[in-house]
Parts: sequence; C-alpha cells; structure tokens
Amino acid sequence: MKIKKITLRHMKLDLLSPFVTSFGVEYDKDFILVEAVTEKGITGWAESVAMLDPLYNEETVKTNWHILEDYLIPIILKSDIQHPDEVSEKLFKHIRGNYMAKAAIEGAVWDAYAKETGTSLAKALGGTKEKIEVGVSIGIQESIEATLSVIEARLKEGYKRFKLKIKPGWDVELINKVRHAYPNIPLMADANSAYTLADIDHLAQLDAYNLMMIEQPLAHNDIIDHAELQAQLSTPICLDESIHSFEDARKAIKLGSCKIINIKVGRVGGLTEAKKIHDLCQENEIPLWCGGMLEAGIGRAHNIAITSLPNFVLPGDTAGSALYWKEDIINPEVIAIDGMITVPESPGIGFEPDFHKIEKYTLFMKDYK
Ligand SMILES: O=C(O)CCC(=O)C1=CC=C[C@@H](O)[C@@H]1C(=O)O
Ligand SMILES: [Mg+2]
Repeated sequence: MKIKKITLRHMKLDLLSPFVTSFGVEYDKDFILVEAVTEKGITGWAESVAMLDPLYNEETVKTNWHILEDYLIPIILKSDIQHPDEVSEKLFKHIRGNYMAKAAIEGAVWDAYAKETGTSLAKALGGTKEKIEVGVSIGIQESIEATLSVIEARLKEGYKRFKLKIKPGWDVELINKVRHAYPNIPLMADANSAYTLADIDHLAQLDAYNLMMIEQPLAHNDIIDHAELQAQLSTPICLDESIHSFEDARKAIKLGSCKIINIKVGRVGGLTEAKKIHDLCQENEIPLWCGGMLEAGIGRAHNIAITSLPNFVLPGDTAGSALYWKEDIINPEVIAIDGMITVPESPGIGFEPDFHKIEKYTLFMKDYK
C-alpha cells in the first residue's frame, strides 16, 4: 500500500465545559488531524492527542507538526507498506520518542489499510467484541455537590464507571462523600502524578472506599516508587503516563508497579504497540482499559476499535461525543446507549468524516505529497 498524499490540519474544538485536572484546565482542544490518501484513492484518518501545552507529556501540537512534517511524513510517502505493523516496527524504529506524532500517522495508515482490505479497524486489530462498555472521566469540579450532580446525570445515562480527578486537598473528603452517596458504583480516582511517596499514609486512606483503582498517583515517568506504593495499598494502582511502550509495561508488571494499565494509543506510539501491550497484559492477567485524551470523533473511533480487543475488560474513557462537543467532526457522532457503544463493522474506523465540520474547525492545513 502506498500513501500518495497526507494532509495535516490544526483543529480547534471548544469543550462543552472546562476539563480540570491536577495539572491544569482545558477549555478547548487543539489537535492535529491526519488524512492519508493511498494510491487507490482510499483515505485513512487519525488524530494526534498531543495537547497545545506540554502538561500531560513533553509533546505539543507544535512538536508533533515538526516531527510529522520533517521526519515521519517523508518516510511514509516514500514507503510501500505491506502491513501497518511495519510503520512502528521498521519505518519509525530509528526515531526516538514522539509517540503521539508517530501514533497519529500510524493510525491513519491502519485505517487506510483496513479500508483497502474491506475490514473494520476493530477486526483488523484482532477485536472480538460487538459492543464495548464505557465510563466517564469527571474533572475537578467547583464543589463536591457539583461532582455529585455530574455523577447523578451520568448514572442516569447508564455509564459503567466513574473516574474522578484527584489532587492533594481534593481527594479523601471527595471520595468519602461520593462513596457515601453512591455505595456501589464502580468508582476510581486519577491523580495525574500529583503525589509522592511521602503521601503513602495519606493515599492509604483511600483503601477504605473500595475503589476500582488509583490511576497514576506518582511521577509521570516512574515505575519504581509505584511498586513500593502498590505494596502498601490494597487498592490496585493503574498506570497511565508511565507506560510508553511494551518494554515499560513489561518492567512495570515485573516490578509489581501496577495491577491495571490504561492504554492510550497516542501515548504508546500507535495501534501496533497497543496490541503488543494488550497481548503482554493478557498473558500476565493485567486487565486493561482504554484511556481518553478528550479526543474528537476520529480519535474516539480509534479508541472504540482498540477497546474491542478481549483484554480491555474494564470500562474506558470513550464516552459519547455529546459529553465533550457541541458538534463532532464525524457522522454519526459517537453515541453511548446505557454505557455501551456498538463497534462499527464497516471498513476502517466505521465513522465518516464530516467535511463541513472539519473545515469549520480547521485553523490551518497543509498537504504533503
Ligand atoms: O477523554 C476523556 O474523557 C479522558 C480525559 C482524561 O481523563 C485525561 C485527558 C488528558 C490528560 C489527562 O488529563 C487525563 C488522563 O490522565 O486520563
Ligand atoms: Mg490518566
């Protein structure tokens, strides 16, 4: 398969409500949308999840554009790709890091490949599910009462899991009040690296609330201290930011740094690496779920596809588009019914780009041939 043209678009969508975490607030979402056209005229689509600012990791929209334009796109345009696995295993192997940039173009190649072979992306990846269970990620709210109102609304919509962002000063009292109000809901906390080992005793208080997991309590690049913390906590630790590759996952499992892993396709450099981590975790009985990066519809479509693999046994972040956007850039938009999303069976990502909406939210675009 040869890619004859790649178009990058700098997109900007306004979030319906600000998303507050321990490291900052997002009011809107800037991201790069990748469109790759094959010699047969088939178009593959993917999104980069790199943010405008280097707060989640070191990548940004600008660094991604540079790496895509100056390194990754020239490689893809001169390659004859027999299978998308080659992109990360061969073509990009010599380029260090820049996982979100790599994932964005590798995802577009996977979508085009699935379409050319007449397969859904889910099936092309080895997916087995017809529907996936999804939960919601609830940012830091104005008050605990406001958090309870959001939970009540999402519960009514049937979402299967409730992730609350925590940070020092917004943790034990919040979880205590939510657990008191909702004794049995599947509840988890995401700290986005807001704590250190000095907080072990404080974090151990969360063991009293039957949380599904505590996500990424310690440093974004740590697996050693998480192993020490996991030995002291009964609540499973889930790693997000710390896992960039199969090797990171292998070492974290070996050290006992976590009992659950959140896979984000962009964070690990693409769908091929995500599949490898999936298979490693399946062999080691480490349950997975698919994390979100506030994606628009194209990115959500990729998340739905990877979540169809069998070891994604916990509800992920891929909630319906309507929780994030006034309007999405795909048709149909992603709709969760009673916390379930149907995995598309049509070729590729299974959602059509809405060119009118894409044009409306494009700040800048450039073609590469
Ligand atoms: O897309 C979603 O709904 C999940 C959003 C979410 O929880 C996150 C998005 C981006 C970075 C982080 O703040 C956080 C995460 O760590 O998962
Ligand atoms: Mg997280």
